Amino acid sequence: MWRTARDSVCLFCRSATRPRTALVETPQTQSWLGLRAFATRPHEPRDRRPSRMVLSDRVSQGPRSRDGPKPRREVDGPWSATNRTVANIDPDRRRGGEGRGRGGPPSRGGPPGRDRGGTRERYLGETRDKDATRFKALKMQRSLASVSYRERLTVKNRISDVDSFDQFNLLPPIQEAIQNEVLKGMVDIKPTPVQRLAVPALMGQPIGRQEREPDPRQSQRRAVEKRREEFLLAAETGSGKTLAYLLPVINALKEGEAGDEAVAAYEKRLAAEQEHRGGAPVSEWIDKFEPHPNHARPRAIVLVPTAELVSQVLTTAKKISHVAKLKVRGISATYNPLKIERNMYSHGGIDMIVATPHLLASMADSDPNILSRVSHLIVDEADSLFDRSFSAETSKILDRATPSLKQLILCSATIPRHLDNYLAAHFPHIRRIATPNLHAIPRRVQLGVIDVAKDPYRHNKLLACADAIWTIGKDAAMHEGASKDEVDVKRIMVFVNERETTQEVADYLLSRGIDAIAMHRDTPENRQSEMLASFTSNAPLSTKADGSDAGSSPVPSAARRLPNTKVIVATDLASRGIDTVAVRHVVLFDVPHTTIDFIHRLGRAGRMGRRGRGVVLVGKHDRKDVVAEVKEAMFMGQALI
Ligand SMILES: Nc1ncnc2c1ncn2[C@@H]1O[C@H](COP(=O)(O)OP(=O)(O)OP(=O)(O)O)[C@@H](O)[C@H]1O
Repeated sequence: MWRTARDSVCLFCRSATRPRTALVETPQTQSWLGLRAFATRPHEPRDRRPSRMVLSDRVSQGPRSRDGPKPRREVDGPWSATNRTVANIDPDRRRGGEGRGRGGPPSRGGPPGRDRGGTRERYLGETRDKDATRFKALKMQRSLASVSYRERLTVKNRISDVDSFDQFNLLPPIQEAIQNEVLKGMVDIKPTPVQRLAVPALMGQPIGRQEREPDPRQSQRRAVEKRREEFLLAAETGSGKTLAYLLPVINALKEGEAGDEAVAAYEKRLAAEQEHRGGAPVSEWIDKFEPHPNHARPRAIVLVPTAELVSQVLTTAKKISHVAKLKVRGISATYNPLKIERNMYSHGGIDMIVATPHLLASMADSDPNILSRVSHLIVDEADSLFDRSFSAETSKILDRATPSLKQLILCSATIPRHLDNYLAAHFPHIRRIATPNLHAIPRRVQLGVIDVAKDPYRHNKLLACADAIWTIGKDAAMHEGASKDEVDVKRIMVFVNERETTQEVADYLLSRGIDAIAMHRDTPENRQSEMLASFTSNAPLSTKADGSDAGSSPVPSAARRLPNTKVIVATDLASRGIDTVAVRHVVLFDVPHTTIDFIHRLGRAGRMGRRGRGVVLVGKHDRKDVVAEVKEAMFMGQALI
């Protein structure tokens, strides 16, 4: 009778769309009651954020048990006051006592001397502010409190009691690759928190909560349901998640190689053929009659959302596989078709593929065997890859790989509620490995705010952005070993919300003497990869302080030049996961739409324990309160939920 269908008309705004819980006028209500229905709640604002953009605060917990008690339904309606078991008292009034409620009598119980000349109002304002902060802080704490004390203790112990990669039971070539290739030149190499948790877990060693003795009936059911192991790795940006999954997966591939019967039989036949041919090349024979069992059938797949990430993850994977003697190849839209075919169908087989979902899914459509031997599937940046734009392809790959799959690993720095719910529905037994600082921007990253509505910018955001970059650039520094007339090159990332704005901002910055490039699909590839390479390399970069070594600079010759900065202007997706270790400064040209975007954008600076600084430009129509909350949460080191 109290219909809440979408096509109804709201009594408050008379619009077709309606607030979720407001009661609405329907023919039935009119005929039955003979009067018009009225809403029981104030109208909710229409621009509510979609829940898919909201970070989950229960990442480390599994879904609620199906057998557990059902949550009480909220009673709401004209008869909601009846049959209550709890008094419906406004908590504000109950707590504050007299004078706390709005419009209440003047306080007699307040602190002495505070009830005259507006001081009391200020005092009340302050306490309310403090309450609000405490409320938010409490809300944030809830995600920690709901992880049991026992679990937190074990997680904490696990994080602190492993202080070397040698303590993981990785094969010797993989240990060697860590020291001599991946983290080469670093002193005092230690696994990061997520690596301490994830590497042993993915290798089948116990971590975290010691499971209670399982109910035999339940474990029987689980054994049937659970055909593979599923993991969620959730840890802050720049915390080393790539190595956390690559090390155990490559280790498993190498271990599996020895016991692979198909490969062993193939090697035997190959040796016989070689002997038969008396040392003549056998490649033709291989191609025609006896392709390797791994020929175009990788055993592990890493899915990432962008071509830039394909090449980044591939570089790290190759460093390990080169020592471990495994074949890892990449597939992305930036490769020409010939290269893709060569990579996929190289004789001798492939062990691991790093790819974007669209390309791999379309290849699997034409050759379903491609995914027939996959034992490990990693979905990096899982919140993007299970989002609308990628989920069809990602799910298709997952479905095709399922028969042979042993481990599914999802990995992300942010777990929005939509992903959390999706996991609870589709992967109820997934093991959640979440680090304690998840969803928090590290305190070593600071955030400055520029109000562009004020003087001297007067709503000129472009000018404010250029000014911010000039200020950063002017603070010239020199690294050790640089000559006296040289300065360090500062690498700055500017983030905008819309792809179309990237070029506009980059062009303006160029006109103001700043070496900037927009990262979008029309940017010349060589210039883009050259710029990106300088952002992802840790090596110090210097230039002549007077700009005399500008060479073929894109900055117009008439412009006053800022010689020691390089700027990339990008949207969030273009930079997801990119390991911009050299970046210390991020400018948020637009206020990000969600806290998820805040985390990823500011996460390009201050990676792996480095310090960083963000500057956000706030205009007249931007949510200053959101920016203030993010800034405060960053200062407090709290999660942005
Ligand atoms: N144990 C370690 N010690 C020092 N540096 C490390 C360690 N593990 C990884 N790194 C380095 O840390 C940097 C960031 O790692 P990575 O790109 O894997 O982060 P991430 O967690 O995937 O970040 P994002 O969420 O932004 O994708 C890389 O340059 C990597 O080489």
